[in-house]
Amino acid sequence: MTSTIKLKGVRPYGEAPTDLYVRDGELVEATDADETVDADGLVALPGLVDLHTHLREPGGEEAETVETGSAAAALGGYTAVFAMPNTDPVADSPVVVEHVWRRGREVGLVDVHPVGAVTVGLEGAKLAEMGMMAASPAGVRMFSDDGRCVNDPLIMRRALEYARALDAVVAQHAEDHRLTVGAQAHEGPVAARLGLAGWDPTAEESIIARDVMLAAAAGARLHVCHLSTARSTEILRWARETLDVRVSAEVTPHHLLLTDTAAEDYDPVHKVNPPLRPAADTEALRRALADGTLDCVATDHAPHAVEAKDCEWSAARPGMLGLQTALPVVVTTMVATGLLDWRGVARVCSEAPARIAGLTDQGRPLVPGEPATLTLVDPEAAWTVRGAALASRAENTPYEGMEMPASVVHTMLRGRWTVRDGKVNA
Ligand SMILES: NC(=O)N[C@@H](CC(=O)O)C(=O)O
Ligand SMILES: [Zn+2]
Ligand SMILES: [Zn+2]
Repeated sequence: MTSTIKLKGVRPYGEAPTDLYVRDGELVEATDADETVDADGLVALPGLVDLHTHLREPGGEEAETVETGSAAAALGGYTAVFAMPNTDPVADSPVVVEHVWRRGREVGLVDVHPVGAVTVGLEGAKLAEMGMMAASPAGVRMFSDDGRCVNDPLIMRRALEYARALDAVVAQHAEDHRLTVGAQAHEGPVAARLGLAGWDPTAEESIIARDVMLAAAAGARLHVCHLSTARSTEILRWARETLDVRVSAEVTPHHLLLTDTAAEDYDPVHKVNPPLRPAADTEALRRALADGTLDCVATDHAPHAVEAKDCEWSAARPGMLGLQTALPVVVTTMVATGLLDWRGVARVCSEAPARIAGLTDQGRPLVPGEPATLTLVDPEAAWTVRGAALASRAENTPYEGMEMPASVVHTMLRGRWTVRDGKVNA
């Protein structure tokens, strides 16, 4: 027996209230419903898509697993995530990507798409079996050495050429490692005052400038991970205008909200790669996201076990949790500031990432005939972040004790509730 669910009083994209009907995994025209969910005032968005998640499986299960990370994703309003390959073993072969993909299907809370490594072991020397990973059941279409940069320009050129043949995208962690040896925090007055070794922003900007030229020459698609400076956005604009290159870029919630002064407490929870930047960059990133220079928001959700964070700054691992706080941070930085409306949020958190990754069943319009893959958000329900209460196994949130302005209430994946009333529906 198929049943019909009526979502009563929802506001699609924050617009006028209406009712949505769900049957057989799809949105359907108005009809008799077997169940009515009172969704008065909730904003309906297509399920969010995260192009940049670290699920830590295999090998880092003390920090996160596909299961705990999927729960965090669903609670954050996500219906698809891309799992970065810097695991142990590295996801540089069909065996590992298939494992991650299968675990995602078994857990069933969110579509887990493994990202394949560009080079064997993320060592930057020899291309990984990109074609085999693309041909595996995991159907890998995004490749990245994230955590490391594909620093060698010839390797990057070859990777782009292969990716083009596979209709895949190379997601670059833009950091010239020669410029960041021992670097701890954005190079500037704050790091100087705190005595933290400076991190030259040119390390990011020079790689982006190089890569757009390589991608243009190869006719390949490039995606820039966690872009973090004003000048990087200017390089993107220049590249699109003059090179006619197919390049996309993401910004993280933490680079939209937090600045380099967060390091003043010497709490390594604020240590991240790329580092938090001065307020002028943060503001430029917000404007670039609003005007479309930056395509999308990606969390760079980076769980770390206590030992990796509860130590002195220089010994701590970089990275912070993001899946359950991303949407509220976007509301704080982009909606409350008038830079984006909810249509814009749907664009940068769902539609654009789905398009970049080539997903055809995510980021779809909320109309009959489309998949019932969506999230319902209470724009008025504030909550306070507690790392210990998040679904992730790790607790390294930089937002501890901070009040967030909006709450994800329900999430649905192809007609099935993955989150009901703020709780995971296993
Ligand atoms: N962003 C981070 O600071 N850390 C990421 C790696 C990465 O995204 O480069 C991680 O895997 O922990
Ligand atoms: Zn990275
Ligand atoms: Zn990352």
